[in-house]
Amino acid sequence: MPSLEEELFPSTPGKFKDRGGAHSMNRQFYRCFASTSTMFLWALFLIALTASYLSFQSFVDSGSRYFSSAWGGHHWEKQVKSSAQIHRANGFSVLVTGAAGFVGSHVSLALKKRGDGVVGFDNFNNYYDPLLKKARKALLNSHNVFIVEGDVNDAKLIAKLFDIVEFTHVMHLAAQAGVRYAMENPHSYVHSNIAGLVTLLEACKNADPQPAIVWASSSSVYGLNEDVPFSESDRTDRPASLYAATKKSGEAITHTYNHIYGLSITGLRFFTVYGPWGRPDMAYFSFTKGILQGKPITIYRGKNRVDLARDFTYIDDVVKGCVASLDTAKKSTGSGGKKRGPAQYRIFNLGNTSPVTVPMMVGILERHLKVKAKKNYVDMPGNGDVPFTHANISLARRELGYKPTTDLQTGLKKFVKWYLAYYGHNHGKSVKL
Ligand SMILES: O=C(O)[C@H]1O[C@H](OP(=O)(O)OP(=O)(O)OC[C@H]2O[C@@H](n3ccc(=O)[nH]c3=O)[C@H](O)[C@@H]2O)[C@H](O)[C@@H](O)[C@@H]1O
Repeated sequence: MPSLEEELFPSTPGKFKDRGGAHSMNRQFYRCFASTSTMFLWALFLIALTASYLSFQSFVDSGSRYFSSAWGGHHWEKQVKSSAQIHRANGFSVLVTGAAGFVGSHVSLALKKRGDGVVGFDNFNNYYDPLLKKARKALLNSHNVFIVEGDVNDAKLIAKLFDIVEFTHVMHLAAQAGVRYAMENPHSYVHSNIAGLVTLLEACKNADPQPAIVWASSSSVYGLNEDVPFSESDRTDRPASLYAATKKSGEAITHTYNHIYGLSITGLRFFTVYGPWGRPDMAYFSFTKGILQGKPITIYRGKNRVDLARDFTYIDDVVKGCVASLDTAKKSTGSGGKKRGPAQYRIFNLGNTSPVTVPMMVGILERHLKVKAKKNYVDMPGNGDVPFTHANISLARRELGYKPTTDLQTGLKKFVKWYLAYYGHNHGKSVKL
């Protein structure tokens, strides 16, 4: 026999069963409230329920941190401040979001090594192996870069960081990456790349002084554009994936914050960045794992069996472009949410300018790994992919002194060396990516 409480408040709404129909329910209700003592007990029960609900709410409000990560407190603040400490003349104090990510970890390290203050920020989500993110974190920690664990949608946490540190720059690299995954989990793209971006920009706009912002857009914004190489002034209004659409939205959103609040903004369109400590979801990385495990890899082909091609760009080149963007960024002109004059707004391609087909990339991997791949060619599914990318980098060359120097052959050699050192020579068989 279920208790009264269970009858009236089934723990799982979907499991609620009407035993005996409406009439028997009415009878039970009548019996329940028939005596004053029962009513008194009920009143007590409801008061207790309301009180526990309210205290639960205040627990939630006192910091969404309890659901994501622990932050705050003297020790935590000390770690943030110490990480933000500048150790060179005219150095920067940079908040790097996505610091446990591929590009974020490399940029954080480069900045720290030259004496800038760096505070990392990352939510360590499980889009790909969080252990790899933890390993990057350990590497950064060993160089005295502290990573705050949190989500860019956590306005209170970000405001707190701006309270503690006067950031001169924000390097915003936190994002939901990956072109094809957008069909599986569209909302994660809106959450990170749009809502999270706005939350961060709100904090930057309110800061006094406002930081200059450099952030990661993507080559995917060129979408169905067929004019090659892709120039910054080309059309970007025909995205082929939701991922691309959120990055394009980011460009529009950052423009608005630049226009209204005087935030200095630089958007970087990255072209298929690869290298050591890379992202396991990307083709060169997952192919390496597949080849070593003797598993077939799937190579997409475009219309009329044309090979797909990418302007693969080596991580060290991209890091130089990121750092040069920070170095050349002008100050934001607003303060405390008010614009005081026009501010810098820039967009740059950071590519390699020499596209390589995917089968050629696989050939390079085979040579470095000394293993033949089992190749499965399939027609490119309609999943947001574009057939090729090719960057025109003259603008970045002129304004940033950006000059990529690593070709795919050399870059993949370095990647394979790292991969084998990191995952061991057991062909990655015991490694879950
Ligand atoms: O340039 C960019 O902006 C984007 O570069 C990459 O996107 P993508 O170029 O699609 O990189 P991969 O996922 O590594 O794919 C590279 C190529 O391999 C192909 N591929 C991928 C996966 C697979 O199983 N087989 C296969 O042939 C893809 O069609 C594509 O042509 C990143 O994943 C994005 O986050 C980034 O924004």
